[in-house]
Amino acid sequence: MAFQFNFSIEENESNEADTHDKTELQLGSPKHEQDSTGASRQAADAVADCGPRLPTDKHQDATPKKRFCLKAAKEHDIPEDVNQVLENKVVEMVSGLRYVNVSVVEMTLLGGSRGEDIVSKSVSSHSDLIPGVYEGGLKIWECTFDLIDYFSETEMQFTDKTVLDLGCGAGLLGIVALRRKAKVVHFQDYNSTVIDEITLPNTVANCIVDGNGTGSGDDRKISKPPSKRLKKAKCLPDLLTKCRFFSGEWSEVSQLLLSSNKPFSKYDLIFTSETIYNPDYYSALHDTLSQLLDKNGRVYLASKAHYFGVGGGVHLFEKFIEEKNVFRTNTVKIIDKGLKRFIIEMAFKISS
Ligand SMILES: C[S@@+](CC[C@H](N)C(=O)[O-])C[C@H]1O[C@@H](n2cnc3c(N)ncnc32)[C@H](O)[C@@H]1O
Repeated sequence: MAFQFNFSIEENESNEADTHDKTELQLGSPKHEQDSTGASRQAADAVADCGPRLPTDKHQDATPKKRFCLKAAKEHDIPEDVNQVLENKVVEMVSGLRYVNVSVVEMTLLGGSRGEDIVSKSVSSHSDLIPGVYEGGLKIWECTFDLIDYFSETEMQFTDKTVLDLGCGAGLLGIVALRRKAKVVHFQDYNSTVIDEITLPNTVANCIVDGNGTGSGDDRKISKPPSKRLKKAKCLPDLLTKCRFFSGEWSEVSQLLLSSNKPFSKYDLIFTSETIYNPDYYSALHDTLSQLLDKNGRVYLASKAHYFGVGGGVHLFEKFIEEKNVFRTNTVKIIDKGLKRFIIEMAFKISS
């Protein structure tokens, strides 16, 4: 049984759903398998909700024409009463981290069509990915767990690092960094609904002090969902004040960060999982990484070898990066189970 914050909480050992399969979805799975026409049709559908064509749209003169939203960037405030973001949420555990049950969130969102309406759009298009409309952030994707495993295997150091979880979805990568003493952690997702309904609640859930004083946000494994009813969830201010949350298209978010009045220092570490499925986004992704990464920083990118239907994948992305001649790439891990998965480290070719 799962539990709800601010509501009745009962002990149940089966909460420890430490299997990666639980909420995982793959673009290569049947649900995602579309032919390229299908993918283009989805992109074309997205136009109805979109503004201008991307200036760099290489399909400008091709048929069918593809246009994508430049979804405006927005910073999401953390509510003063953090209990608010966990209302009506069911919290479970995966890889020692708390996360909100996505099905419950989806049901809630379906109940009232507001905001981006991504759940009903996703349901009616039978897809977990609608280019330019919904980019898949509600679910936790497989490569997120590859990166979490990689952090442990390599004993990656986060202390005093500035970190960006780019295309964060559930935000688990940023949350691990936060709990391992990163100085600053920023989260970005394309969809504001994902930030409000999934990323922020997950972050709060992992900062929360339960009735036993555990789950205190240090590097110890977080406790299972607490056995006692939470009278009042308190968030550790020092942890949450390290976080900022952004939604919007990559180049827009990058611009917002760089032009904001708030102090901003480039990131030591950028994590990005399952974000290279669509070659149409490579240019924006590349430019965002090059604008936001510190000159001595590292990007850790996790991806499947290939994304059927959408066309992107590791080799195409590496070729793109090579042609741009800004970053060097190094494959640091290959997970050779079924469709191969990769972890790639990127750094500027010229650093200090
Ligand atoms: C397949 S989801 C992966 C989510 C998460 N990283 C994971 O592994 O579970 C891809 C993510 O990339 C982000 N994304 C994809 N294309 C984007 C774009 N053009 N601009 C901004 N974000 C984008 C979306 O926010 C989305 O959450």
